[in-house]
Amino acid sequence: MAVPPHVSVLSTGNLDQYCSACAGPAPAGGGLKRCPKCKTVFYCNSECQNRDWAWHKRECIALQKWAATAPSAELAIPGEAVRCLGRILWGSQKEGLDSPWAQEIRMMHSNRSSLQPSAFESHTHLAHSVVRYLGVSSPQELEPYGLRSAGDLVDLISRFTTNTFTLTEPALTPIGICVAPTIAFANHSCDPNAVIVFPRSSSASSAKEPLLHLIVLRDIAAGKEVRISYVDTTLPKALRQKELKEVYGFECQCKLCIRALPADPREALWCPKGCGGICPYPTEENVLTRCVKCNAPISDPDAVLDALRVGQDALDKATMLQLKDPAKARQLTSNILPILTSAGVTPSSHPLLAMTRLHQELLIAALPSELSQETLDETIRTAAKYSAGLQALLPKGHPVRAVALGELGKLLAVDEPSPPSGPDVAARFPPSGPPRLKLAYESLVKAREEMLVGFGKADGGGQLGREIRDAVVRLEKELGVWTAGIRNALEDTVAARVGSPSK
Ligand SMILES: C[S@@+](CC[C@H](N)C(=O)[O-])C[C@H]1O[C@@H](n2cnc3c(N)ncnc32)[C@H](O)[C@@H]1O
Repeated sequence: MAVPPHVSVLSTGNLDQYCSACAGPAPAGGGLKRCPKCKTVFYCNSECQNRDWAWHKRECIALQKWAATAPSAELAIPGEAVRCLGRILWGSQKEGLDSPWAQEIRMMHSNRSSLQPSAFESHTHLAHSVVRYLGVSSPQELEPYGLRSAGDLVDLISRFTTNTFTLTEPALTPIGICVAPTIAFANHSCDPNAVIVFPRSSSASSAKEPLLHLIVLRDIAAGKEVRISYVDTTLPKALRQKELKEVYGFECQCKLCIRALPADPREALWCPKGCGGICPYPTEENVLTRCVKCNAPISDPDAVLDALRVGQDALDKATMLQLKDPAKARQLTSNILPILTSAGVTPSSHPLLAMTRLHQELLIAALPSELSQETLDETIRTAAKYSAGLQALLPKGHPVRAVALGELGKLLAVDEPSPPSGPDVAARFPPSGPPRLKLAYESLVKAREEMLVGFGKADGGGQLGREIRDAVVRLEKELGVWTAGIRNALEDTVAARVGSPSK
């Protein structure tokens, strides 16, 4: 099922990187074209600009006024939530307050009556910003937008917060937010049977993008509910529950939340005896923990608790530093990853999995400027660990798992800057030469299979699935050349032997 969102906006940092109409990236070789009036939004071309004009017309004036009264250059553009709410309110007027469009927005679920205290402040702040953005000075002036009181505005903000989807690139990088009332009917499960993706199809022209796809991951029996996940399901239960309570106002009762597992792979240590089993994390209340398979106890639970505390702290810091000071963030992840690993934390566990992913992102960002064999190999090892961690948590075909496998395959396919040699080379990971290409090929083939599930088979796994298919074809040719080269060399050797006079 694919639907265009009622409204979508880019996050502020992405406004000059993606088109504000179709959400496509800046075309290669030529930049995006900026709106000459507000100088804030950008488009692929005049077609996208014309298409968006009905939405941007009033936004354009509001953006100019906002910038003129902003206290500093950093605050010259309102945040994505304010801009999205602006589009919803102007859109309701444009389409008509009684139009199906506006009614569908009003029908979205509101949690106003059960608002968490933690949400009051952010909702009030957002309400003030929206009022400033619309340029209204009294509650009466909100009436033309269908809001009869300040309470109605709070209600709209609650509906907006509860029903917003993250707008992503085909490879799942978040680039903004959107509101799609029909899909917002889907309830949550931490073990979802469906996902939301933006795969960008080849058949639909960019005039129809962005298109939100609801993809079913497994067969759903008639009468059973389609459920998506509102939170990152690789996180441990306590973190998932916290976010679900704070943002969506409910306590999750899905099977992953209520069924007591002997050990959750999101919070597990390897068996200290190395039997291959796992042990649940120790806690402050219950430090004694044993392998669920062989019953061996963890010898130093306090050291594990310390490592987990240090790991979470470093993850928070490195995430904050990721954009501002990536070198420092990478130093942090490089230092802390071995601490978590040597404490026995499994690759699928928190915060190791999240930190491995961050480390991979930091390494990939640095690769173009420091493409050495050492950095490339470290990036591949990190990508392999991240992918292995995800495979223990997410079902086959989950888009997050498929993208991670694709990343690993692409990294393995990068030309080696200085392939290692020596006696121990065969035992190293990642391998070098043809075995590396073979592994790249296998990873990309698996990634493509999973993308056909997670991003939809009908369209070849979306833009990413098509890119991976092309990479597979290129590698097939390359491997064919290698294989042919080896076969020719072998044939030459045999021919030389046969041809040489016997002694
Ligand atoms: C995006 S709406 C989902 C659709 C909503 N149930 C409706 O009827 O319109 C999100 C809200 O639905 C409710 N909800 C979604 N999943 C839930 C679940 N697993 N358990 C309890 N409430 C849930 C919560 O109130 C949440 O804030």
